[in-house]
Amino acid sequence: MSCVSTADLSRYLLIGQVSRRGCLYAGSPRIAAYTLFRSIRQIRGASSHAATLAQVSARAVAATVSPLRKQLKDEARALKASGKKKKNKADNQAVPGWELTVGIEIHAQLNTARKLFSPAATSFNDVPNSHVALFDVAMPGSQPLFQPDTLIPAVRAALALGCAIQPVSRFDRKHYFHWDQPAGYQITQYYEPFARDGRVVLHARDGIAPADGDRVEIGIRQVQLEQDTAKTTAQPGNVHWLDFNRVGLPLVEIITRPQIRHPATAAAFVRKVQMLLGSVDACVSGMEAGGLRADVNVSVRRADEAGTGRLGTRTEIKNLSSFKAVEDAIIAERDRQIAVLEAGGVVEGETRGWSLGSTETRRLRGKEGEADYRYMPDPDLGPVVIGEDLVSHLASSTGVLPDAEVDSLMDTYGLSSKDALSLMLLDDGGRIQYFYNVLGELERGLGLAGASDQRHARLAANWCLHELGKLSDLSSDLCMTRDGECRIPSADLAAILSHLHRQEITARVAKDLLWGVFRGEVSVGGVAQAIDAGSLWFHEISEQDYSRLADAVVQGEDRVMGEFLRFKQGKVKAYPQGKLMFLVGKMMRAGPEQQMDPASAERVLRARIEGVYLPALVAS
Ligand SMILES: Nc1ncnc2c1ncn2[C@@H]1O[C@H](COP(=O)(O)OP(=O)(O)OP(=O)(O)O)[C@@H](O)[C@H]1O
Ligand SMILES: [Mg+2]
Ligand SMILES: [Mg+2]
Repeated sequence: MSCVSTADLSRYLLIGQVSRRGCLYAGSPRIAAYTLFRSIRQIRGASSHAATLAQVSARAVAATVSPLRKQLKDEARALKASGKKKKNKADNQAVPGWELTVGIEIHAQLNTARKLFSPAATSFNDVPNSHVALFDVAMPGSQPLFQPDTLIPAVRAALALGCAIQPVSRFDRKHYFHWDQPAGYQITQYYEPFARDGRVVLHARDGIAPADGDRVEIGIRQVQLEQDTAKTTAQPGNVHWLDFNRVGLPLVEIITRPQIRHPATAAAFVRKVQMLLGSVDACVSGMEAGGLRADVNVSVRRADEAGTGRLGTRTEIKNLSSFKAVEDAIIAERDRQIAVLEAGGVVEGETRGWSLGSTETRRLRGKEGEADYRYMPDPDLGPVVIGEDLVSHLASSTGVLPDAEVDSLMDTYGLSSKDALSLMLLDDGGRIQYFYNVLGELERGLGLAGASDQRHARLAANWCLHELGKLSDLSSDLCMTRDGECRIPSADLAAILSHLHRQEITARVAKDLLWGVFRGEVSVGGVAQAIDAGSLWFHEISEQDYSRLADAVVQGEDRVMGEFLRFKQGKVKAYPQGKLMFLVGKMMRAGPEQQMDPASAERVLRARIEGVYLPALVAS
């Protein structure tokens, strides 16, 4: 790459435009001039003009963020419209005659108050370019100031990944030139990272490919501290907006050994790392909120080369921002490489990109090697010394790790592993905390603490997961905090569930109340008043009324009754439960639903079939 003249560099820093092609970026896109101006003005004290621009851009940035769930829906719609059928991923984990190798690099934003080398505050979704120190934009004369607090979440993360913490580690400069990196190099820990030789154990319940068996262990080669880059938001007309709030945020880069053999296992690994980091409070947010990004390195070799110890040439797909993207991109890249090799070609070491919903990875550039990055120790930074006392203190004060928590949710409350894992993954750990809050309130209200029957806990889990999920397509609409509070106060959901558990209201009424709280129609703490005001208390109809309804709905259902008769006569093995529920549904529609319990309707109907209708059929 050609060197940058001082004139060009100053134009870049002060106007954000480059006159010479191939200097800062091969395509010479325009960088919105005000972005850099604004960051510089903000450093000196914000002007009102800058603030207005920042607000406009903040709104625009928010508008461009498309939540994963919406993207998935759009993708499904597009696929449906195209008439194509998607290959089942479960059947697409391996290609006969070929072996896949994947190594993953995960970049996770650490949960700290300050940037890695400046005292500027870390900020997320704040006004763009409002937390930028001179060092962050590489102002000449500014120097890095290591913020030792960063070590706390970093060491916690490395311990959760089973790593050995290194007593001495050092910072290196990794050079590459891009607008999102004002210094022209990133400070990282290439030669001497602060943590090495970890491992993550994945179980079948974590969603690994069946071919990996019940459990698979993935080695972590190293974990290093490094700076984040500025955030780029693409605008129409090849304009890019830059937010330097993100530049210099502390990241850990977690680098695995090339030991992953299946796409589903790769996605499960990233999911597990997100959970592990969340469980020790090391990470700001998960993939959906942009706090965690993954690069996957993919290579293939023929099955008969597996014993040689030589791996195929790797390509790297950068910046994947969902578990689904990890799995889909690996499948697509594996298939591309196999097609190249089967056609007699060679796989080139490349950096490639992936967009959600696509079926192919696309080439971005040739893969940079060690020589391209011109690594060198950073002369402005001394070594990082981590004492054994800090490590042992953090190791002993670490919370419950995810595997132990899933076991406890399954053993203590009887939750399925799927529900336990979903609760733990949602809202960056906020949903499971919400579940604990609701459960605590519910047990207090019902006087059930320590009860052996955990029906109420399963009820709470079901509602925290499924009923809350129905309120909105967007999990973000719930405004869940990591402390486990949201638009539905935990005490209000507990109040609704308490009445439901005691059968004082029906499930239908409970669901209506939940919507009422979500929309603000039921005031905070006002669940009981809302039930009073709507006369929604459950006054169940009598057994005779249920019987009368049962008698009415079986009229004209001779074919259905014939099925019960065939079961009774032993002509079919399975009880016709579906038919029974069909009749229960008819009863619920025919009667006053607010005063009926489907379980009572089912019980009475079943008894009448056994005791009255079938004997009458046999006799006739
Ligand atoms: N042949 C291969 N096939 C698949 N993965 C590989 C192969 N060789 C190495 N890897 C994986 O590639 C990753 C290399 O990451 P590392 O950070 O060391 O280098 P890099 O990708 O060149 O650096 P960066 O992307 O940070 O600039 C590791 O996860 C490693 O396991
Ligand atoms: Mg790397
Ligand atoms: Mg890499």
